[in-house]
Amino acid sequence: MSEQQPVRVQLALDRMTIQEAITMAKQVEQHVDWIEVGTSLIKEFGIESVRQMKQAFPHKIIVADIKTFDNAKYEFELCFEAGADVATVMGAAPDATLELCMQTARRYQGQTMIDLLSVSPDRIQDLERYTDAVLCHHVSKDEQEHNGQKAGQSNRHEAHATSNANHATPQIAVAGGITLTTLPTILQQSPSVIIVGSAITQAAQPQQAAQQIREQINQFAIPNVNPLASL
Ligand SMILES: O=C([C@H](O)CO)[C@H](O)[C@H](O)COP(=O)(O)O
Repeated sequence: MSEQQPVRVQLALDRMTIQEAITMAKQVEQHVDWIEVGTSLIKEFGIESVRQMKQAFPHKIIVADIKTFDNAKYEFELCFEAGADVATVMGAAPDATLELCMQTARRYQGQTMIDLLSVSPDRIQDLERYTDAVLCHHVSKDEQEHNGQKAGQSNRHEAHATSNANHATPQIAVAGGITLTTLPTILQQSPSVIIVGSAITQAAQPQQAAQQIREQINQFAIPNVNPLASL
């Protein structure tokens, strides 16, 4: 891993109310860089969840995990108008959707995170042309609950991370059941963003859990002191 590369912690907030999400984020904000308004919040409470999160945390990067699959311009405009800094699209979506997400994000000086759920290795290589995007290797909630899978159990993004060392590549994010135990393996694979939900939000002491995750990451990389500067 390059020692220059900051590793950001993205707090994923799912399956709670907007107010619970804001309260949780306030507890742990000093240990996280990016705050994700989870898909479940957007589905349950709408784009208002993104708006309220940005109002509560104007200086944090807010990720709207909208998981767009179609209607890209409309959905991404909703996210960025509500204050999101990053919005997500599924990598399995048609190229037209990906293009429109990238264009819309750039127009708002925002960033696109491409979720690689159910995306083939060939398609991942194809998506690497979006060098200003973040590619998110994701073990889904259902794969976790139904198959017992967790991020970091395979090296499926390692080849990607190392094979393009000589030219610009997208940043890499990793998500899906990440815990303190699985973190060391994941960190060896050079991610830029570590996405953690349940290991913090379901912990008996979320603040302590977030601090431990941050401390373990700090052993591998220089901490990101100004997350806004990374956009
Ligand atoms: O995107 C997510 C998932 O699809 C919805 O729960 C989560 O943000 C992501 O999986 C991180 O959450 P944990 O798996 O609970 O760490």
